[in-house]
Amino acid sequence: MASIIIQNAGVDFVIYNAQGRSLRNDILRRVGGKVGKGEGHRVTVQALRGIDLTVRPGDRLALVGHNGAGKSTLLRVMSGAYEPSSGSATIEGKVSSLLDLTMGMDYELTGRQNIVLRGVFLGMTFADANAMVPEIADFSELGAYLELPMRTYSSGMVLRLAFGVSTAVQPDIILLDEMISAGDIGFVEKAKKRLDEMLSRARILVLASHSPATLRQYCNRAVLLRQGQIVAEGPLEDILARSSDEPADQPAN
Ligand SMILES: Nc1ncnc2c1ncn2[C@@H]1O[C@H](COP(=O)(O)OP(=O)(O)OP(=O)(O)O)[C@@H](O)[C@H]1O
Repeated sequence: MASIIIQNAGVDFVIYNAQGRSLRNDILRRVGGKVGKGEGHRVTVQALRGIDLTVRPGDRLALVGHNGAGKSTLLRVMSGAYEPSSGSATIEGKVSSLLDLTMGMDYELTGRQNIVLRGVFLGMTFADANAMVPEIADFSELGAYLELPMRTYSSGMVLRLAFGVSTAVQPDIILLDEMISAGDIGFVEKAKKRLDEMLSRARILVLASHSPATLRQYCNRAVLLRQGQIVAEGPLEDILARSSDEPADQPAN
């Protein structure tokens, strides 16, 4: 059973070196989250506040909102990368977070070693992780580079390897933001097909994007975030219509 249940969750970031008045004022002007004074007059950014959200199998959920509204932070709560500062997040099912493809990869290791490393991080045995190598090597078209350290790769090669590794295992829940576009991978059709297959087999998809076209392609439901809060939730088209009327974020304090 795959599910995401978030109850009254908040995420605060404490900014330790923002004591100076001018920097504080600068932050106030720029962020979409809510800025306040923490303990000892530290500046805190409330990236998320009072989030209540349940995501069930079959949901293809879009996260919509202006820059700084809290979409990436919410995805990171769902991935387990961020623990809510208040409230709770309960995630059931195997999660694949395609938010930072190269996370955990080591540039001093070879492509082959990085594939195995990621597999072991995912909880596989060495034998199972080694078994993934041929398919990922074939997909990423690294050829002889597979045996060279990743620091010798071009940025496109790094991305192809990271994408190949990140999409090698089918998860129950996929978390995605628009950082990944098949165009960046360099072989558009092949990458898109691989990603689409993985997305269609997942029980839950959560996608943050500013592109209505992308959201329409993949999502059936949406939440609209504003300054760290969910301000609307419902069918995708309703939320897209609502979001187009959204005022640009005003700094709050
Ligand atoms: N590591 C961090 N430290 C301090 N503040 C942060 C951090 N990460 C995010 N924030 C703040 O939290 C708020 C929400 O940011 P978040 O990245 O979740 O927004 P977003 O909706 O994904 O924006 P975008 O569409 O620009 O990617 C913003 O005010 C941002 O400045």
